[in-house]
Amino acid sequence: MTRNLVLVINPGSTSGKVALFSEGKLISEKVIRYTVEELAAFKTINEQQPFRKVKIVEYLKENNVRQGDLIAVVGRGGLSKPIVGGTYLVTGEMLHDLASGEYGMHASNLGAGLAKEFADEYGVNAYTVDPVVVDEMQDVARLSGLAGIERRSVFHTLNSKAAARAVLAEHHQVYEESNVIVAHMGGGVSVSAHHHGSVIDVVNGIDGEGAYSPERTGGLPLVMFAKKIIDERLDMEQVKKILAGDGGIKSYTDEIDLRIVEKEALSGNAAYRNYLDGMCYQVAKCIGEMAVVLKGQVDYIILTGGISYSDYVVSYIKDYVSWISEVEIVPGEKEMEALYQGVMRVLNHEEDVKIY
Ligand SMILES: Nc1ncnc2c1ncn2[C@@H]1O[C@H](COP(=O)(O)OP(=O)(O)O)[C@@H](O)[C@H]1O
Ligand SMILES: CCCC(=O)OP(=O)(O)O
Repeated sequence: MTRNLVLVINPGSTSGKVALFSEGKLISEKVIRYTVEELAAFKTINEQQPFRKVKIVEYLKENNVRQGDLIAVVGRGGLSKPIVGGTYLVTGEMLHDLASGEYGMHASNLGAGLAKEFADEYGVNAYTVDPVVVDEMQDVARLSGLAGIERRSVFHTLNSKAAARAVLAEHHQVYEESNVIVAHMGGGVSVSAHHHGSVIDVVNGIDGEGAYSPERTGGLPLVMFAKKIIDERLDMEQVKKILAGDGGIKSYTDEIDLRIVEKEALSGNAAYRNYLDGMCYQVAKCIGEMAVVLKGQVDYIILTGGISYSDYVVSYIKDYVSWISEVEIVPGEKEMEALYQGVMRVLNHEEDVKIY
């Protein structure tokens, strides 16, 4: 008898999550943590795929998953070409774009490829849902101020949309008829303006915009950054590593775990307190920017991602933005459920599958 399992794969930069769902319920979930040394053994993110696969094979063995048990596999979508939201079949063209790094490299680029490998082995389809490049931006938001450079939409799509839907459902409101601002605060920070079901503008979480985060710079004073690049003769890979990887809180403290930074800040380290406050202050400013995008018509501001477990961060930001609207907190993320639900909407014929 088939167990109607859906395998969900979510590769993160320093860890990965894998889960099995069936009949609307989470059956099992595992966080696979990688050490810095383990990942340092690979020169590129693509090279990590076989290593990450082995850990998922072990997980499937632990859960006794056999041929015929799976009905689908879904992986978190990565940096591919801009696409509208929805559930996508994993295709060769998508895999090519993710592996090429043409649109950027992030651990989530491995999600579709891993899903496809397991889907092929178990004879089912592979999908991705609402990848980080979902682009529903209004045209005016694309202008950067320099001809030839266009702003793009890269944000924590899955969790931001899932958190928005969840908060609105609690208030008996519908996503497609509401306006919300979602600030996702994790390793990276993105802030998105959701207008009647479309994300019409974002503070991009990876290209060097907006607020700094535990490991990313956010926006920088450009002239000074250009001088640093020239003075230090930095190449593109080095520049990208500064913007996403070695920036933000890490550049000040050498630490990316915000729990440690917060503990230090609240036990009297004034410099750490200032670094932490700076991040919160910048997130608040980004929320204000998105409130303008929504012309002040904001039903809820939602703070989500791992950092929103912090009472200190939440109250700091609330102090600046609660005049705009009610502020709701959705700590952590709902990515695994969102991936599963996206696949089920297609398998249950509630939504058409999209082709990349
Ligand atoms: N209780 C907490 N208080 C403060 N920060 C936290 C807490 N729990 C997790 N974090 C921080 O959240 C960040 C990771 O968030 P998460 O959403 O899991 O990240 P990712 O973007 O990697 O998915 C880390 O900096 C972590 O220290
Ligand atoms: C904004 C793109 C997605 C992203 O940065 O995810 P993480 O914060 O999990 O690295």
